[in-house]
Amino acid sequence: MSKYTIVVCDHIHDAGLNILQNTEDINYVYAADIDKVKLLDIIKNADVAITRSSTDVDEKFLNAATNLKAIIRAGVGYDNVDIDGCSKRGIIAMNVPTANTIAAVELTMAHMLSCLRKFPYAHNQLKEERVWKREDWYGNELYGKKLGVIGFGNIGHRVALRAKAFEMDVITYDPYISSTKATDLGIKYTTNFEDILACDIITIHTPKNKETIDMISFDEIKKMKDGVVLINCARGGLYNEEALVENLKSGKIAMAGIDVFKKEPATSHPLLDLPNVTVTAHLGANTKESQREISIQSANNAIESARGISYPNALNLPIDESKIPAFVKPYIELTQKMAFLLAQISKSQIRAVEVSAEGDLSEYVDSLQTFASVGVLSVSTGLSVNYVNANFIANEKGIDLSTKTITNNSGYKNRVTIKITTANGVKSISGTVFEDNIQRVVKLDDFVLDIEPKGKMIIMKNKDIPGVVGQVGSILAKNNINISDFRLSRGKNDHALAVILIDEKANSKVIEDLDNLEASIAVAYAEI
Ligand SMILES: NC(=O)c1ccc[n+]([C@@H]2O[C@H](COP(=O)([O-])OP(=O)(O)OC[C@H]3O[C@@H](n4cnc5c(N)ncnc54)[C@H](O)[C@@H]3O)[C@@H](O)[C@H]2O)c1
Ligand SMILES: O=C(O)CC[C@@H](O)C(=O)O
Repeated sequence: MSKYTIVVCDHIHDAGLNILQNTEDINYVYAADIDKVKLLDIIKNADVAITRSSTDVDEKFLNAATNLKAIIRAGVGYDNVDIDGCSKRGIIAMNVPTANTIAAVELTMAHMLSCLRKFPYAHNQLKEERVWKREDWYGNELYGKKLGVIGFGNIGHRVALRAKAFEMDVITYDPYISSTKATDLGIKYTTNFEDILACDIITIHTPKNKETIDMISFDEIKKMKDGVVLINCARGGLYNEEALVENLKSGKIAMAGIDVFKKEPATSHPLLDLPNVTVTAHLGANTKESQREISIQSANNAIESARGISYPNALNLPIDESKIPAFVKPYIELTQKMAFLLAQISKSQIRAVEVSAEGDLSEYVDSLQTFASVGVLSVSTGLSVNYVNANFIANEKGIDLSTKTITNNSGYKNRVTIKITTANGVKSISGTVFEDNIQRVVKLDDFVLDIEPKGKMIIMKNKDIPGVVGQVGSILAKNNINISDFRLSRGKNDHALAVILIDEKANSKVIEDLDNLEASIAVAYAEI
């Protein structure tokens, strides 16, 4: 039995490792304790990799992982995964988005409480120094304080709810949600970031990206209350670390609770030297409950994706399959096949691909376009192209991709047309799907047809003069090629198009012989 190789690059809970170990068609490699340079050697055999925040899925990693089809980020944040790099290589990237939510929420609350009561310092004084000095530890209460929550997703909204249980006055800033998501939970909502800066305590729960890096920096801190408390259990760098250090030193920021650092591991970070910071070593996800669940989900998702069955929580699929209605699915298949056919008979470097759709199908023209790219590129790029990387590869090759929706004028309920532009001109193909998934090519250039896009075929454009069918038949017979179907279509200017379905492959000599016939205008062989 051939086996899929799944490489586990970081520590995950035994529950998931056991699943991998006990799955017959999985060859599982545990590489969590291996030096990251050596990992590059191991990763080359991986069909699927499981990583956490300790492994950067960067250019080096991806260049080494030549066999990789999918990567599972065993957690939420995928800022250390080069998603575009994965897409270019046709690798599907997935995360495990909710299994550690509660763990991160509770650590955030712990940091908040810890900051207000200076818990680690009080603890250390008694435990390490054996000093009983209660007057040193007058803290503050969460009760009645104004909490600003930046990012109201899985973690942010649960932090807000727990803060309400502490009778805090909670307000959130998240421009990507509808205000009612917050207000329905009794949380104030603002689109004015200044409202957040006016809070007593601020906690951030956004992803790390171009927009959120340094979201709180010197200017923002200047506008905050003296003695503000800042919490970051999301990602290092969302709060500018230099601004944090300077303002913690001056006391403008009274306390900061920090679980995450811009560069990890952070064992000699200036924040660690300050007396008004509570720190943890990126432990937001580190509960046994969460790690067990993440590990199980990661293992199952890795197995499913290795087998090509499903890609749960995929981050870089251009199409959300769950949103594609059943009637569109055969059109996706038809589009890919027709694009593949058209690219084969275009016989020249492709400059542009335009996909147009009519009828209800027009709503899904972008998805069809992705599959047209797959079809077109499969001719020149081979098997390495799939719907994750097709548009990237097309862009890299300088192919102009576009879509059009057209008002229904062909008489078909739904129809898809692909137009390819090459140095030799423009070629187009149209198709429709009849009931019971009967896929048909209904037009090729100006010729009306009715052919199933399947099998080996010769496509011949010729002058519409007597004797052509016989001449074609005798050339094919001479070469032992059996004709299974012969379709003729008459076009303008006394031209005709013959689509000849054949049982055996026609080699270039046969095509040349056909092309040498007096009536011939153009001949091409294609196979679907
Ligand atoms: N410390 C840890 O171990 C740990 C554990 C889990 C998650 N995390 C991190 O916590 C963060 C939140 O995770 P989540 O599961 O809640 O993610 P999520 O995707 O459910 O929520 C993120 C929210 O941020 C909002 N957002 C995006 N850009 C924003 C912006 N510019 N301003 C305001 N809001 C914005 C989004 O609309 C979304 O509602 C992520 O960075 C994740 O990586 C850390
Ligand atoms: O354990 C980890 O890899 C950290 C996970 C956490 O930061 C996340 O984003 O899910």
